[in-house]
Amino acid sequence: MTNTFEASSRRLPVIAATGLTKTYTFHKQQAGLAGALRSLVRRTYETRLAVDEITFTIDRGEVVGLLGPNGAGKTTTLKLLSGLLYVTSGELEVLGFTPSDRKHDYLRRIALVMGQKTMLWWDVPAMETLLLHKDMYGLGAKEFDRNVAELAELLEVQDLLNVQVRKVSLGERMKLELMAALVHGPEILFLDEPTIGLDVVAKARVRTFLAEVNKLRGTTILVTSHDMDDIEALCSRVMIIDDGRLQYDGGLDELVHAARPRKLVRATYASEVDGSRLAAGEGVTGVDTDGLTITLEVDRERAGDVLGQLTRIGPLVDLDVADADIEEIMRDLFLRRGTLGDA
Ligand SMILES: Nc1ncnc2c1ncn2[C@@H]1O[C@H](COP(=O)(O)OP(=O)(O)OP(=O)(O)O)[C@@H](O)[C@H]1O
Repeated sequence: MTNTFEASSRRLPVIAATGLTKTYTFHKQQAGLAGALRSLVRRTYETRLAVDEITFTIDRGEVVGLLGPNGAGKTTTLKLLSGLLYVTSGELEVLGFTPSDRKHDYLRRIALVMGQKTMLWWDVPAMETLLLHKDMYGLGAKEFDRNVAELAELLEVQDLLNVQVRKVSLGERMKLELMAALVHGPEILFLDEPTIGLDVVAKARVRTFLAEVNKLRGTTILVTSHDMDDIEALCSRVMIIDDGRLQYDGGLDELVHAARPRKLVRATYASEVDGSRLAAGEGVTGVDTDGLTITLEVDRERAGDVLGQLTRIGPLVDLDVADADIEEIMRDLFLRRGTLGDA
């Protein structure tokens, strides 16, 4: 890619939200024919607070994961940022624009990809949508051809560009969606569940591609996903929202360390060992052994000492040391709703 990212342009906030709030007001339809008729005469409205005074900034070139349980307000936040929805209250500035003004100059610099929705025309090849985007965004022929060639190569979709979209697989379609979203060279990419429904190979391909786009173009990425592998692969920072409120904003590592300050250790031996020789002591829990393997959890500070002991008590063939599973941490955090701030 030619639009090489300059490291010096980092640490510039491109997104700034202060007290960002979105309340949906919707018409509540009553059930049944009688209810529908009553609704015609007397409409009742309900409101739902979907995003509740969230404040954050995102710097140019960051890749940030937006996490939270179903209905937490993630998609609403992305829609506010991309200007699909008006802000109810609070302030929001993206690249110096008010997103909901939907100015052409703004739309030219962002892209929104929703894993559940398609922006490609179903009955024609993806190239037709790309050509439409060329006109919509006023791309010159050279820039368009170069971007198409670069993206097609990175995504390995050269052979798919002229195939009717309805005839490609889900994974192939997602690659083409990403291509359509990026052909105009946006500076910010909003992604809502970009790997939903894809198989493991396609997921990995999409993740690698996004990491490459971020690295090569310096594209700022805000991504929601329920797949923690996406988040681990792409994001060093995560924002967790629950019930519309921002409950955590910080490093993924810090979150893991704070939530589960322990290492999970699994030692496998070539022949049977006596697990009772392990002087586990303070900071070590869950010691379990079947003779050939020993598993345990250990505080970070004691990890060195315990690993040393494990290597001495028998002929070691494998030693696996891991942080707690992020998936598990998220499940625990969401179950302990409202206490994320303590993590
Ligand atoms: N158009 C709408 N009208 C009324 N309420 C809405 C609308 N869209 C979303 N909501 C409500 O706003 C809240 C936040 O929804 P949102 O789609 O932003 O959540 P989410 O975190 O993206 O969830 P998921 O992980 O399930 O996609 C939910 O309670 C949802 O029911």
